[in-house]
Amino acid sequence: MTHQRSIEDLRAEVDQINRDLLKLLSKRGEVVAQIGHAKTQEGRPNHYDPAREDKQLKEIESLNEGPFTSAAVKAIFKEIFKASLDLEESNDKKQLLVSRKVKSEDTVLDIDGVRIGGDAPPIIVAGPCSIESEEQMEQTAAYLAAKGVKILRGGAYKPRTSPYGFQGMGVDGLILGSRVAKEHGMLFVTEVMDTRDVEIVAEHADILQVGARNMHNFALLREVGRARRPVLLKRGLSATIEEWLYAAEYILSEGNSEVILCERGIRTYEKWTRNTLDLSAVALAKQETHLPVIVDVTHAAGRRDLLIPLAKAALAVGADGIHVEVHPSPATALSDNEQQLDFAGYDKFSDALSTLLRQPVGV
Ligand SMILES: C=C(O[C@@H]1C=C(C(=O)O)C=C[C@H]1O)C(=O)O
Repeated sequence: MTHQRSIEDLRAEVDQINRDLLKLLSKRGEVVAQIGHAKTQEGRPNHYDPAREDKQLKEIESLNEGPFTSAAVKAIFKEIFKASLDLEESNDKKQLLVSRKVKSEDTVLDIDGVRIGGDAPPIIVAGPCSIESEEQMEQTAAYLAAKGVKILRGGAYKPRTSPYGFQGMGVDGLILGSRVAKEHGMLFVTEVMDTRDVEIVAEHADILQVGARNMHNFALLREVGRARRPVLLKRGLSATIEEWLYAAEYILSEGNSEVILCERGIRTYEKWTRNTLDLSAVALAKQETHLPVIVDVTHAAGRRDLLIPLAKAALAVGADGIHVEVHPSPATALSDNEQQLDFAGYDKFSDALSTLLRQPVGV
């Protein structure tokens, strides 16, 4: 006669199996975390590997002898893969140098007394799209300095869509921009596009800009990471927030922790604006990283009539500053003449933002 086991007895066995399963699951989790770490070290930001998951499911199916159906067993294992992937990715994120999990307090840059990020009042980075002439830079710097702007921008190397467009003044532009900024007590930020130019740009600029089109240029990111200059890193045209933060990670991983993130709008199907300003990216970057985040309203909108509301919105979601293009005569500018502000336009812009900027506007 077969001995009928009691429910209590059977449940005790189930409890023990649960404990064993949990131990095995935990052990599996630890191994998976190691795989995740190895992937990160190999520079594979994408941890998901459907082919590998599929291979395991096939093997599990072939080994399955019941009583569960293969569909049921596979569903359970798919859940395990999903949890494993989450674990891999969250462990990996935890180790990112840009992450608040590694450094909880805000990074505050202090560049020759100009503070950016954390509790510092929002900063304005302003100036023409391209450096074109001595007169243009002189007028712009004098005007902006009088308005209390501390950071002068201007491109000497221009990433133009057409190879026949104005390509910038190069080294002459660097020398001009840095001299004029210094004369007016401002910092000078300019874009560097080529690893070969990082040294010369760092010699003249106080802040190196990596532009949207170069956000995925990993060699350039590493090179500016080795330069002893703060870096303003724009988000790529079609970059996800994760890709943008990994780009910043490249710079930090080379030992340069002075990075300012700059959201500048992303490409969407919308045609009434040049790009679509992604405000959730600003809020998320502030939440997930300790780096200062600023917003380039000029490129985000691509049209002057939206600059004030977009700048207000950016500051409302926690941006540490605004980047805006200002030119003495936008109509005759050699690049971006649709979207730069003239001085009268900037007067209105800064007046509209004065309370949000928490600093005196103009003199
Ligand atoms: C652990 C890995 O990463 C992920 C998780 C898997 C798993 O839990 O088995 C399988 C493939 C990947 O989606 C791996 O690639 O082996």
